[in-house]
Amino acid sequence: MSLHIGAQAGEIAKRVLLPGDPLRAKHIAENFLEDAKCYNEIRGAFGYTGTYKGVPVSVQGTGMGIPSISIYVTELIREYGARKLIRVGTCGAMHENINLRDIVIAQGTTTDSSIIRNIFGPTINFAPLADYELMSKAMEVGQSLKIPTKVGNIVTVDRFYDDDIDNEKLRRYGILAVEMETAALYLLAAKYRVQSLGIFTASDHLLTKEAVPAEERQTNFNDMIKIALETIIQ
Ligand SMILES: Nc1nc(Cl)c2ncn([C@@H]3O[C@H](CO)[C@@H](O)[C@H]3O)c2n1
Repeated sequence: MSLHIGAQAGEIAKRVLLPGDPLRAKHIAENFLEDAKCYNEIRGAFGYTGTYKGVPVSVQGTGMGIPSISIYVTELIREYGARKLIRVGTCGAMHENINLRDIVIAQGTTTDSSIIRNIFGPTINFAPLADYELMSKAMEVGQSLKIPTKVGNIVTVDRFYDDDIDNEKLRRYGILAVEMETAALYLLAAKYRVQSLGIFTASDHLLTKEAVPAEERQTNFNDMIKIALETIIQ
């Protein structure tokens, strides 16, 4: 057992999907994995291990924000040997090239978090990037399934409610979407030399102010899960 995950050694696969919402972890386990067994309920951060096309895959709810995902990702890697981690979540579209319901793949991450400065100091702005093999596979799967996927730089923010951020400047520099976890996933993957990817459904649009109705979010979400699973089992 690790401090925040109640699994025994060997109960978690080296391939792990990471939704923020623990109920999404339950949905993925129940609808996409065979013989899924729950290995964690501590703090409601549900975690399950099953198989997809015969390959062991786990799914772990990470909660919202960099501090929370950093706890789970660090313990999954250090204590349970996770080696391929794919965050599957929602994002807010910020760019005119992104449509509501598009699937966005984070090629790299920009962030207002202090995590990079805390590690590298004030002069080195380390760039947390996607694993190229996972990213290119996810793009290929999206194309083969005819699911519109967009790839580029995204911003990971610490505050959902932020009256000061200059979204227009970020958009001008090509930031496609906003979310709250992926920069930490990519930074930790680089630290521990494992593979990671962030893939999201655009559930809100900051330019058009549209939002996907709650009842429709599941459909988009399922497309993204298909891409993530086909990618992670390679
Ligand atoms: N800042 C922010 N903004 C928008 Cl428009 C979002 N849309 C989805 N998320 C994700 O959903 C949760 C917040 O609702 C976070 O986990 C975050 O990653 C968003 N986070």
